[in-house]
Amino acid sequence: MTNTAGVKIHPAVDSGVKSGNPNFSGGTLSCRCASNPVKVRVGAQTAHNHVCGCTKCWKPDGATFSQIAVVSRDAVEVLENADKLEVVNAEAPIQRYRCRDCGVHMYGRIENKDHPFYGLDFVHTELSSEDGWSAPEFAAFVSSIIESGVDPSEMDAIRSRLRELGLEPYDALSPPLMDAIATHVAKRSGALPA
Ligand SMILES: N[C@@H](CCC(=O)N[C@@H](CS)C(=O)NCC(=O)O)C(=O)O
Ligand SMILES: [Zn+2]
Ligand SMILES: [Zn+2]
Repeated sequence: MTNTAGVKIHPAVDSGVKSGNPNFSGGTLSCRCASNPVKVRVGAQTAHNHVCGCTKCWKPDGATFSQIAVVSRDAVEVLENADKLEVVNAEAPIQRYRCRDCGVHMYGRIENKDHPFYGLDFVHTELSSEDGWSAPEFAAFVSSIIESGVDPSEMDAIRSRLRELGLEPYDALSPPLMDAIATHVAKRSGALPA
């Protein structure tokens, strides 16, 4: 048995994954600025919440993973201090809008209409004080944490801890999401009927 004591994933899951509330219908995300925080309304329950180990997703200080979910872009509206938002990398498939003062990512948007996830925005629901957001379901891009400096020798304990939490580790996205991407590509190429 691998010893998982002391393994940190993300503050939202380190003491156990909290269930979501299926009747929850949204809330407001705030950045970490003490004055003039950016506020973003997410007017719907999120889906496909997960922890992500990639180097691109925003992580709170000390976290090994980010926690990120999707929601329809129509449900996302910047309420306050929009002038503080900047795009992290305009060339990336996901354009992540961060607060230029505190660095927190407020939402990520896909502008390419051919992208399999076009129409969905990416949000970190831990930035809201409301309870009931959909619970994380799996761990994505787990091997990528090494790119942020995690020692490869720690990977066994980290994957064991993720399994203990019920967050099955994958080195890309979960199989249903990978299948959805492949289906989109096959329909576009004609390999499957559109
Ligand atoms: N190994 C790479 C993986 C990056 C990656 O592919 N991230 C995924 C999960 S968020 C993605 O969809 N990225 C699209 C983007 O960053 O726009 C890293 O850690 O930087
Ligand atoms: Zn801020
Ligand atoms: Zn990521």
